[in-house]
Amino acid sequence: MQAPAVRLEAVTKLFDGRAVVDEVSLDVASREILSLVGASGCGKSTLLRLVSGLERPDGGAVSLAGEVVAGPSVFVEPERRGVGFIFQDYALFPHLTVARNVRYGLQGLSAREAADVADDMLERVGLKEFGQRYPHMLSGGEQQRVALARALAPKPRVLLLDEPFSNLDRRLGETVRTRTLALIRELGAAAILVTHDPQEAMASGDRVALMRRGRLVQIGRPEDLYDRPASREAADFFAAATPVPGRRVDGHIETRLGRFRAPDRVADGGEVAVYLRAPHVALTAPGEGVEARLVGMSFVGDGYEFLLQVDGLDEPIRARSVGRNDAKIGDVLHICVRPDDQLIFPVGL
Ligand SMILES: Nc1ncnc2c1ncn2[C@@H]1O[C@H](COP(=O)(O)OP(=O)(O)OP(=O)(O)O)[C@@H](O)[C@H]1O
Repeated sequence: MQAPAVRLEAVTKLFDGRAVVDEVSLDVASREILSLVGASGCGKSTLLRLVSGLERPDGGAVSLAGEVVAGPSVFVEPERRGVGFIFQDYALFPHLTVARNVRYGLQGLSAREAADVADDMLERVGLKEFGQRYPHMLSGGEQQRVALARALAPKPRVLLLDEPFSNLDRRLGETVRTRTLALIRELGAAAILVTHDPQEAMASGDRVALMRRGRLVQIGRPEDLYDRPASREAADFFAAATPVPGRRVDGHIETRLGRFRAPDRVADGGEVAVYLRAPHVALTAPGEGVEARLVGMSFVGDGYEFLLQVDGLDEPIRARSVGRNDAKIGDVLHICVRPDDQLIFPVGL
């Protein structure tokens, strides 16, 4: 069986005695794109730097394609790891032309070969005509594509991307992201994409790894993390959710918003939080469901997102409607919640 492109085994990194990366173990398969996601400061960039060799681990081991590159008695320098890196600020050399930036990592090739590879990469990222320009003569999106061409030109086994789209506006970022991922797949590299944005993580990765305070808390397909988050924090991270208190009574969960199917791991009498997400909440006709006062309303193009306060609950519930709606803040609407598929977590765990 082929060795994983990247393997981390109990990798730990300390700064000032604090574990910023705390015994993280994971594999990235060959040609796999893994999104690494988590709140600011949870250790994502440090983990990427450990893979690239910009940081040395204090414990554990890093292997690339089956070769240990960092471990108790091994340390392979970054430039010998066959790893490409794209930073948030692109880190292009301002005094070099675009073509020379892309040729930077191709020192082993003849001038002719390097020029051919650079031309090919610039064509692939749609910047064929830009070789003689300098980075300051390019837009942010174009600079990002030069950084991509530069990182991919040496044909790295693994590409590491640290928030590469966050300096671009949303629409451009999405376009550049789609192209970038397509090119990575075309060239057959494995990739780790760091982002703090759950939507980007889920849209980009074959799998998603969620970090929290230096630890890996969950890894799986985007659908797994979204549908079956392992914790309340994970549930809330991937889609804003409102906790609704409940209790298991006679085999089901009773809440202010109705009954839900009880998870096996909760005993009768056990307290739970039902994590409600907007798509699970529907507006209903007066007389049905539960009364809820409209306390917030934002237009989202194809419809609205509502914030609805239900008597007896601490936090307002989110709901969505499609189409136009003339409801006003203060109106009393009616909601019901799908009885199945709810995210239910025991309280106190
Ligand atoms: N060289 C360093 N010396 C001391 N502390 C550091 C160093 N580099 C990072 N840290 C700390 O380690 C923690 C994790 O930082 P890291 O940059 O890996 O987080 P991150 O998840 O990438 O955050 P962000 O999304 O904000 O970039 C932070 O608390 C940071 O302050």
